[in-house]
Amino acid sequence: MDVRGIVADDVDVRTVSTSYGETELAEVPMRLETADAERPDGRVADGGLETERLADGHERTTVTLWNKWTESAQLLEPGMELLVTDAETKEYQGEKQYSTTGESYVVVEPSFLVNVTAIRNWVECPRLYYLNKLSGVPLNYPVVKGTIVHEVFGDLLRGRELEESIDARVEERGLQLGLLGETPEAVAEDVRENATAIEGWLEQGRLTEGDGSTEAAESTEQTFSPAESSWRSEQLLISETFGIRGRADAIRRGAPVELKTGKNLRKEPRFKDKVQAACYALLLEEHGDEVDTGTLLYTKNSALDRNEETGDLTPAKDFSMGAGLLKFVVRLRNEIAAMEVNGDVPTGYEGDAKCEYCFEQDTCMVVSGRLAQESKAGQIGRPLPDEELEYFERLYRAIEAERRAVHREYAKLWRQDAQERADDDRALIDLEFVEKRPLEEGRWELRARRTAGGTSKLREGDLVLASDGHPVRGDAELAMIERIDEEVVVTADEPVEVTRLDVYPSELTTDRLLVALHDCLLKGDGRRKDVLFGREEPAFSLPEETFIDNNAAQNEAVRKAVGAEDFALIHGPPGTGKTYTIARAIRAMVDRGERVLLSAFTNRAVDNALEAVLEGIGDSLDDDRIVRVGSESGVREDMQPYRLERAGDPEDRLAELENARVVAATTATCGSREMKEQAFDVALVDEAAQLTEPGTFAAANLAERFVLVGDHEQLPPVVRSEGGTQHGLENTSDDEPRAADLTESLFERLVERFPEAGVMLDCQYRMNQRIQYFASQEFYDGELRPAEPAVAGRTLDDLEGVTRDALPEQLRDPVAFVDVEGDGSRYTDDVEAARIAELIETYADAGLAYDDIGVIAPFRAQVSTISKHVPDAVAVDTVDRFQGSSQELIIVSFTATGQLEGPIFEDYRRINVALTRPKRALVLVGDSRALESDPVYARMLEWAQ
Ligand SMILES: Nc1ncnc2c1ncn2[C@@H]1O[C@H](COP(=O)(O)OP(=O)(O)OP(=O)(O)O)[C@@H](O)[C@H]1O
Repeated sequence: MDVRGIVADDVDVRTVSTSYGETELAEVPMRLETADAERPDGRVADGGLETERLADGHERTTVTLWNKWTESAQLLEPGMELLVTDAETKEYQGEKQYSTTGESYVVVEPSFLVNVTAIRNWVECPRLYYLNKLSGVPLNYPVVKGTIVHEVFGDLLRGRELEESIDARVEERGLQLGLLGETPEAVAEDVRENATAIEGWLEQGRLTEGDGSTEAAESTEQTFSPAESSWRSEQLLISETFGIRGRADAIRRGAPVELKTGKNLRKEPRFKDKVQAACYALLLEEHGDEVDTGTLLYTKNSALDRNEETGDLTPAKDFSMGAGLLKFVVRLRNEIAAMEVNGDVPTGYEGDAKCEYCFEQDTCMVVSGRLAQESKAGQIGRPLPDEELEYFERLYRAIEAERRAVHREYAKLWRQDAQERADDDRALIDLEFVEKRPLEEGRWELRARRTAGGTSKLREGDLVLASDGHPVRGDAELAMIERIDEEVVVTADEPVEVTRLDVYPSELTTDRLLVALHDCLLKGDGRRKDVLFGREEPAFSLPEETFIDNNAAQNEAVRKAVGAEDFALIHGPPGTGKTYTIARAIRAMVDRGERVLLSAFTNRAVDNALEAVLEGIGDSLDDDRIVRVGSESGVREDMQPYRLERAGDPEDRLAELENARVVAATTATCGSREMKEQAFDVALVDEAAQLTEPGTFAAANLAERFVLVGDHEQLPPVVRSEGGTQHGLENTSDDEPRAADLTESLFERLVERFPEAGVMLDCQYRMNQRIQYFASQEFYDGELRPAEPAVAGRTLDDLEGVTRDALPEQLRDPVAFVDVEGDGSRYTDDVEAARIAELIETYADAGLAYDDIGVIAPFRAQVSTISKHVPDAVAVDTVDRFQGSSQELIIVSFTATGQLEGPIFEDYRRINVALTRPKRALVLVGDSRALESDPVYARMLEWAQ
């Protein structure tokens, strides 16, 4: 049986004599998880809390770990989670106890998912693993070439022709190769050299592969078609038992095949390569396949000189995989999980690699020196100032907490059932598989029909896990959504019979935050850090020019943006012309000969700002000097002409990017390997109040100076580890302590620290005077005002065909409150939803079009309840989805009745966003008795009634 639970106390490891001689054992006091008491997901690493939370309904016992598993036992600390598979039970003094058997695996913190490549790095040197995490994968030729060889290998397995595959794959990497100064011919030649060995080996395999069936033999007669034989190309594998995940290069007859672009003249595969293959074997075993061999394919082996006689020239090396190796791999994995969960940093002493043979020795010493870390390689240089060290440490932990939140998302793939996933908007289930169609490049197009209605947050371009029923236990592939309406179309490497799509929990953002943090503190400019850490004041040399003549604050903002030597901050409340100001500032910068990076948190904001820039400077700059970097699905249709293609001739692609005077990309894309190679005079970042500090660095790191534009009185950065979406709440707070370090944006911190570096735009071009009043008083010290009389006086009457006279008296005012007693439930309210539906009909009768109406509700559950009552053309959503947009009429559903037990909009900033979306009319719907119990809502009522 499997035993799973929480370590309840210190672990005792000792040596005992048995009939086989001296052996080690460890006794682990544990609280077992009973079947119906699932461990809460929101656990933090620090243990103590956990044990208390689990005090109820859990059985206390002792689990004995024998022999080598005592190594993993040494890693255990109270509060950690432990899993022992195939344990045996015995009675001891009336207590049921457990111990490992010869079949057992011991898994420390099984919910922490360790990547196979991490295990491979770790076995080379634990410190190397850490360094890779900090600095990310660099853009260098060996890495890019290796990727292309792997892609070609996958293509060959899927039956694509060799030359066609090489040409296509080299072409796809045009931009990267351009940045590396490589020519397509030379790269193709290099890849060919590696791929020929693979092809030859596959050919050979074809002769012996036959599974006896004549059909199979016939189908492979013309071309080698492994897709129809016992091969499978790259596969994403996740193990819920071992807490490991990774992508195997290929699976042959159920066993892993790993490709290495190098040579190995020994008979045996390299140890670290074996470890990697063994990881995949474990993953495959969990899927029910018995795996006892692994194959390593060294692509350079056949390309060697004929006269090199000493070595073993065969590219493929098989090895048998014993239980000992598999257990060893799990112990390595346990070391990583324990270290990460404890927040420790490896020193290098954990392994026995020799520093003098290591290519990374210098980097290792510099990082150790600057971060004051103990390291086997030693240290060079002076440590960072204390405040920077403290900051690095704090943010590092916060980012790692985010990573664990991503892991919890993974765990939900198997902990929640299909319906729960669907209810959480994390999966589309019950699809009806329609067809699979092979694509030219050996991939597949898969179609499925939706049988249930409803909205989904899945979008075109999203990566998903497409499965035939279960994303982990079933046949599953990483797939890309091509189209999603009543029918879903995805593309994938393998022809999975799709009946379910799950959101793919990606660690990419987390990885990039860490790299941005590292780059800012360890590679960053000294002066910048002096200002960021308050040792120096930001400097300005303001131009005397007038940039905008009808709005003093906007003009001042452009002057600061242009004249900032370090940074400038533009605080833009709703509708105050942030985008307009950004466009003017960029124009002024370009006029001064500067190269500008335009960035924002979302693609939508990047496209909006770019559109304004194009309108503003289209005449003074050729179109080809403005480039939008992003994926095809991320970039808005009308901005596609400016989008930089990645594929193509390396020189052309490089020239396009390097000649661009304005480059626009999201901050996430700024962290990509290609963008990290770029340098700018200035980075202008919109939506900066929604970005975490490292998220902002991703853009700011690329430029000499930066300008942040945002509003810290609207939504703060969204952080996963802060909570989740349980109970239909938009954002519940949970006691994860470290999220706070990410929820304050750099924008907010700097505005508070250096108010003189900022300008607040104070004239708004959106709302009727009456509507803006409350937000101005509550959130902007009464300083926000309508830009023009025409704005102040706007009403629904201005719209064609609408007469306010047709409305009941109460709704004629631009701001109205409708009192509803509600049905008393917490997250949804049918009575309120029905009332909102009536209101919408009333406005429609007065001539207002449905698509001029928006409804905002605090909880997703209420959003779907309201959606059922109102016409499709009415936009109904949560505040988060409404940020950045506006509507003629906005109806806000407060969904709170009786007592206010918890936060309605959780954070007053959400109220600000909700109340500042309308241009001409705002209706608040809620229970006045409940709202009166909170001072802010009480003031709101007074204003609205
Ligand atoms: N100085 C100005 N003179 C004339 N019109 C302006 C000026 N500044 C902004 N506007 C107009 O006001 C409207 C709102 O401006 P913009 O879209 O730039 O606001 P924003 O602050 O980006 O909005 P949001 O709060 O939605 O992000 C636009 O129609 C814009 O053309």
